[in-house]
Amino acid sequence: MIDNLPRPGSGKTTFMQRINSHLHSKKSVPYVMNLDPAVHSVPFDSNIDIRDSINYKEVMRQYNLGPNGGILTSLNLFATKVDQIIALLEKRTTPDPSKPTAKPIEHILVDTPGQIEVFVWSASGSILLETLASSFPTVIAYIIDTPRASSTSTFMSNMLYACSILYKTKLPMILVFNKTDVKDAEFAKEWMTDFDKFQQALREEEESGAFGAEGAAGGFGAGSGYMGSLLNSMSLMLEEFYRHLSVVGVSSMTGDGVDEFFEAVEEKRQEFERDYKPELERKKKEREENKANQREVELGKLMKDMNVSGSGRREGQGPEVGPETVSEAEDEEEDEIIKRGLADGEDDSEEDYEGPSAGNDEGLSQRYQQALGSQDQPSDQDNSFTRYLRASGMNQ
Ligand SMILES: Nc1nc2c(ncn2[C@@H]2O[C@H](COP(=O)(O)OP(=O)(O)OP(=O)(O)O)[C@@H](O)[C@H]2O)c(=O)[nH]1
Repeated sequence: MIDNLPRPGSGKTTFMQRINSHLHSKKSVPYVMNLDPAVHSVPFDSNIDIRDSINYKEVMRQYNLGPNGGILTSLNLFATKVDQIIALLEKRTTPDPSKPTAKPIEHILVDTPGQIEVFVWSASGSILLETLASSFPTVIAYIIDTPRASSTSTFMSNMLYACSILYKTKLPMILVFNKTDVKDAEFAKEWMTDFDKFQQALREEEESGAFGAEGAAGGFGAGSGYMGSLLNSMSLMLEEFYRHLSVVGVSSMTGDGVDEFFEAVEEKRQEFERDYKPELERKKKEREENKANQREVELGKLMKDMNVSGSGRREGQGPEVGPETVSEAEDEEEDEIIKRGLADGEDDSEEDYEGPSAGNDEGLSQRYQQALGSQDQPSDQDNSFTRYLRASGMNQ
């Protein structure tokens, strides 16, 4: 399983499209999951798409949330279905004796929300990642916009970000330096392996006053001396972190480096089996033993998350705030045609939805309870899950 974690504009969609078509050309058709509820359109098909069962705009409207709160709540609702999703994935990745010619899936590609902070630091993100990783070897691909990481400070901010994700997810990670057709990634590999080279680049930028910017534009804190010594000590601190990473240069545009990326995936898969799996299996066992308690714990985490993310909530307002962070929020017209709410087991029409009242924690809590509780129901009563089945062709 490859989880695609990028910074906005780094080329995540193009990269996904590239590795997807690469696997198709190798006759190893991947299983694709989209976890970004706010993405407008993607240029490839997903087998499971969060947007099939959860209407992000409707979530924002019903619970008076801003864009980030809407993404978080959509992910929370989706996370309540994680056991069913795992069952589905396990079925697709295991040989089926009744269909000896059908090839089981070898790769699962997971596309995460563009706002990676929301995914990585949320309870639902952790639940989804942990559960997926306790069932399949999982590798994180962190996509970096190479031309935009070519100054020492933008490079370092990318490294710190990746470092925080590595320590939060505790999963093997590949740094994908994308757009190598525009800027070669050799400089980054050198900076990660040779401290003197990074020092030299720092000195050169210091002399030209170019901190914080690509080229020589001069960024915030340029020439203060403080930045230089800060970056210096950070690069020393990060040496240990660099040792845990695989680094590849890729051009999603031309396909250059994609073979190396899959070699790194294989390397990390082996690392996963060796170093990560025992701990994850222990967690999985614990999870199964405590299944009853687990739901309460997860509900608690999801609710806590909503309180923490209170800044994303607004009183008595519609969903039209902050479109600069979620491109889909700009599309006002679509509001008019939203008919399918987020209710599981309910009719698609908004009027028929008898969910909790908008914008209160109690309502949301009830909604999560319902969603979590519905895992006890036979799956044919769960319309949202039926949509996954439909989308993935598994119910035929
Ligand atoms: N030259 C070059 N351009 C690329 C490459 N990969 C992506 N791009 C361009 O970078 C821009 C952003 O690419 P996307 O794939 O939309 O990036 P994203 O990370 O999904 O962007 P958001 O949707 O804003 O999060 C587009 O104009 C792409 O054509 C590459 O390898 N080389």
